[in-house]
Amino acid sequence: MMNIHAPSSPKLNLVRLPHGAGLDLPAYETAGAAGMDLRAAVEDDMPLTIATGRRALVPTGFIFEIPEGFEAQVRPRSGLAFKNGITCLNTPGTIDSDYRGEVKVLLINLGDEDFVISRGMRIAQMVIAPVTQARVAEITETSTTARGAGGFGSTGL
Ligand SMILES: O=c1ccn([C@H]2C[C@H](O)[C@@H](COP(=O)(O)OP(=O)(O)OP(=O)(O)O)O2)c(=O)[nH]1
Repeated sequence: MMNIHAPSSPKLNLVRLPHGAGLDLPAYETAGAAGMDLRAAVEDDMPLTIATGRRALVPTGFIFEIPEGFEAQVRPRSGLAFKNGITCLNTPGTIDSDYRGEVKVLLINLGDEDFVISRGMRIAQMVIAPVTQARVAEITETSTTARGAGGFGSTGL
């Protein structure tokens, strides 16, 4: 598909697994899309039904090599969420750059009806984002600020 990304964009290597045979590669569906859609690698003759209130780990059929310094965030698709109550339970799912297993999507059905996932259905989207790893240091006292410990609505409505 089209995309606006420069040649210097991070490169995402994918390895297709046997059950991913024939599936479209994850792709940006419009020129300015932030996320690439992920497809369900369920068997053709065995669609997956997620009963209302239940969850399922849905295979994508690919191993991703997320470039170092980046992560992938697996997020729900708003259409599925709005129309069917289907969302990612652990949103945003985190795909680490050192993960070499199959990317899977943890869906939950919060809708009123059972939901059937067929092979190739676009079930979620994945955003590639830069990551910073902090250097953790234990100290005995924090610096002082105007906010202090105020939070959770302390500034009013
Ligand atoms: O929606 C998701 C979330 C995670 N993963 C994979 C990639 C990620 O790198 C790995 C570990 O995820 P996470 O760190 O969220 O899991 P954990 O529960 O902390 O397990 P672990 O101890 O394996 O890190 O699982 C997915 O395929 N899909």
